[in-house]
Amino acid sequence: GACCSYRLRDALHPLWQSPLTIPGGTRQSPINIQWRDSVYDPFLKPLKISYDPTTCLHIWNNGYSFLVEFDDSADRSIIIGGPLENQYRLKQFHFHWGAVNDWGSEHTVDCKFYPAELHLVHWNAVEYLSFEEAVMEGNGLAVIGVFLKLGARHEGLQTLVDALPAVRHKDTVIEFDVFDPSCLLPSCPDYWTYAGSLTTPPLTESVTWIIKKKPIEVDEDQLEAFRTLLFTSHGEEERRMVDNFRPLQPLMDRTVRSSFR
Ligand SMILES: NS(=O)(=O)c1c(F)c(F)c(S(=O)(=O)CCO)c(N[C@H]2CCc3ccccc32)c1F
Ligand SMILES: [Zn+2]
Repeated sequence: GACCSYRLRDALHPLWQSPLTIPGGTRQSPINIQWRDSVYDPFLKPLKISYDPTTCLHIWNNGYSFLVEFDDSADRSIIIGGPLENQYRLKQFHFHWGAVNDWGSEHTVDCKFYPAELHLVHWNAVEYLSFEEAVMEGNGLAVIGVFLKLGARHEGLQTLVDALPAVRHKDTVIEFDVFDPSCLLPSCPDYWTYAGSLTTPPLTESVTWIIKKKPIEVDEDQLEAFRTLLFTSHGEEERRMVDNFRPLQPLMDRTVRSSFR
């Protein structure tokens, strides 16, 4: 591939305890986005995002990442438009990050890693009855990816960071009842989009990825706070939760489209 070898891609990757690409997988994620190979699609609509902050439920550490989960029992926090044929409901958001600032994101742009990446996971509640059902369908999920870069302190993120000590160990959870994830989105509407997969088990090829072109800025202390989390439960030997990103997967027969020239 352009910037990465896939020699190891069929090896078992320690973190995800499963083959890096599911046998016969043709649309696995994450990928490198080669800017000059992306194709502007004038028919892509603007992405419309409307989140109800009171649908926020809790933050928990599930041993992969820390995630903020939402009440998805009605169409209260949804996205529509962009590359999507239907309306999708917000289920949760989580992050991926590195042990150091040189890497941590799942997707790369022209082979450049960002120190972290935010994923807002949505499911197609128009065609499917549950998230679990949608996870198995080609158009079941839509994940918005936002790169985090080192810079100014992010005030909206700080409310999340302040809660992290309470979910330091795997399987700890705290109530988090009002949060508007829109504050974590860059103001620039530009994005890339491609057909891909979950990057954690079950790795199903059910995700329409929408990757924002512009990163948001967070400061060093905020990234360091992510790195104080643990993969391990209370009483286990502590292992710091870092480098929780999947290796790059081959593009195969896919085109990345851009919403911008
Ligand atoms: N990078 S990603 O967007 O592919 C992605 C993750 F990276 C990730 F870590 C998780 S998870 O919930 O923390 C772990 C469960 O697989 C999910 N959660 C999804 C995947 C499967 C599943 C099942 C129930 C609820 C949420 C999820 C996820 F969609
Ligand atoms: Zn993710």
